[in-house]
Amino acid sequence: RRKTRPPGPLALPLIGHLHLLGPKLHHTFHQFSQRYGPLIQLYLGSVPCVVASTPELAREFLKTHELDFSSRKHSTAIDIVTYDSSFAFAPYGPYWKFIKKLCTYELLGARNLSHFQPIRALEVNSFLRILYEKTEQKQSVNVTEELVKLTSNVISNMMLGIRCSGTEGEAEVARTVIREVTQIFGEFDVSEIVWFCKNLDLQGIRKRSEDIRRRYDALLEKIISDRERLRLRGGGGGGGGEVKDFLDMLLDVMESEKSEVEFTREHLKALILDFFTAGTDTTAITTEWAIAELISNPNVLKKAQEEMDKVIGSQRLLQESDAPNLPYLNAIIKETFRLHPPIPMLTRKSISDVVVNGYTIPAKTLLFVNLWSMGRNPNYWENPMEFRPERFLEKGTGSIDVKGQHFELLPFGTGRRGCPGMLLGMQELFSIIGAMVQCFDWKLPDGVKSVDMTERPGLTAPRANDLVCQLVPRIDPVVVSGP
Ligand code: HEM
Repeated sequence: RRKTRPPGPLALPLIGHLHLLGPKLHHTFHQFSQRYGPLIQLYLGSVPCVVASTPELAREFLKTHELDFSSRKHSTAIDIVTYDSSFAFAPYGPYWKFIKKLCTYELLGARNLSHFQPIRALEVNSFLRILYEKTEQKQSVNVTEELVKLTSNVISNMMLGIRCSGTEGEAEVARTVIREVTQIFGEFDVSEIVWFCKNLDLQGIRKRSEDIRRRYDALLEKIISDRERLRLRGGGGGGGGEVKDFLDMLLDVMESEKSEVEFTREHLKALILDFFTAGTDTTAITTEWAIAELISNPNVLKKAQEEMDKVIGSQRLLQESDAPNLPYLNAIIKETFRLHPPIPMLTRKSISDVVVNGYTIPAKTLLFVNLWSMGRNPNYWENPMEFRPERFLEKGTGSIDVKGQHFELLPFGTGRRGCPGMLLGMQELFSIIGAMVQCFDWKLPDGVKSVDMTERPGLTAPRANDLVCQLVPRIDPVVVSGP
């Protein structure tokens, strides 16, 4: 008989499979795929979904049918908070193409990122100094808190020329708003998926989104107006002399009469929000998981430190340019992505009917590619639950690639809609994790026996509880005194 739809559990009328879903969607989908196979179909209320959980299927959906799955799901929260002008949620069309080009060749391109290298180095230095101070005072360090501050400082400094002052600074307010944004984007809005609830705001999502947008808008309007006044007086931003920050570059685009597409003030605010939401948590979460794994696997930490001592020594701090000479550190980052992808599922939406593996997948179906499940599949990874970076140094194992060559490891997605911040993300991960490994030995506080590896539900997959550690310096803090 002709197969029409992929297999899946039995759906109930109106709510579909909502009653079967746990708080961590990627865990539930992983269990379903073990029972029903690597390609399953589900209904979230009345919304049809497919879940793919193997590299072959990822290739099929994201490469063979790339353009069919080049759209993203919208929600009331996304539309309200992002002024309905987001790049990350824009349909694949002229506006998306214009911003993609701007990201690739200017904002997040290699040349621009190298201009900002001193800013990133300064931020890593001040982060390390905080860790040293706490260690001298014999205090435990809340690594989670410090990492979130560090990664949002990097982004807010590169984009807006502002950083956390530690009190109620603009960057601090931005950080609080961004946290609320990522949380609300990750919530299931019943009003959207159960058709007869369509006009109700059952969970107060609309109201909360409007409140977030009001606060974000007030903050950004102030920053933009301050900058516009400065520009009128002939100045600019960037915190680094001649280097323009993102805000200046985007204001140039907004004011340009030659721009290929309309780029409004709302587009500008939405793009900054996109970068904040996509570029801070992801890096902080990955670093935190890497450190948690290193504490749980002291032999891996020791090997990474040996590599560091041999290649860099103890008289200077590791720099981003050392990356090609530290293969084991790079393998640790990949192994962390395999077991703990910060975005556990790639989410796309189809714009036309397609046939995959003989099944008909109709237009407007939501696609989830379960990266979290793929990294745990014993058919592709030997002893998948073991944290063993060596697997990436052995011949024939996967590498990270957004250009659609390898599909085993896709922490940044793939193809046209793959992450435009991959280069920046990798540079940050390398220098932050590297410096943490080089400068300190990592231990749990007295009395704590093992690292809690529980995940928190949401759009991203962070650790459920803050990582609190005791640190023992390995190199003289003078080395970290800053550029
Ligand atoms: C460890 C760091 C990061 C990880 C793991 C990560 C991961 C991802 C993933 C999985 C996607 C979806 C890709 C797809 O659907 O195929 C994505 C999209 C995106 N990321 Fe990242 N990201 C990181 C850092 C960044 C940074 C630093 C920025 C910018 C400052 C950024 C900006 C974006 C944007 C704008 C999109 C939407 C692209 C589009 O829809 O066309 N990301 N990222």
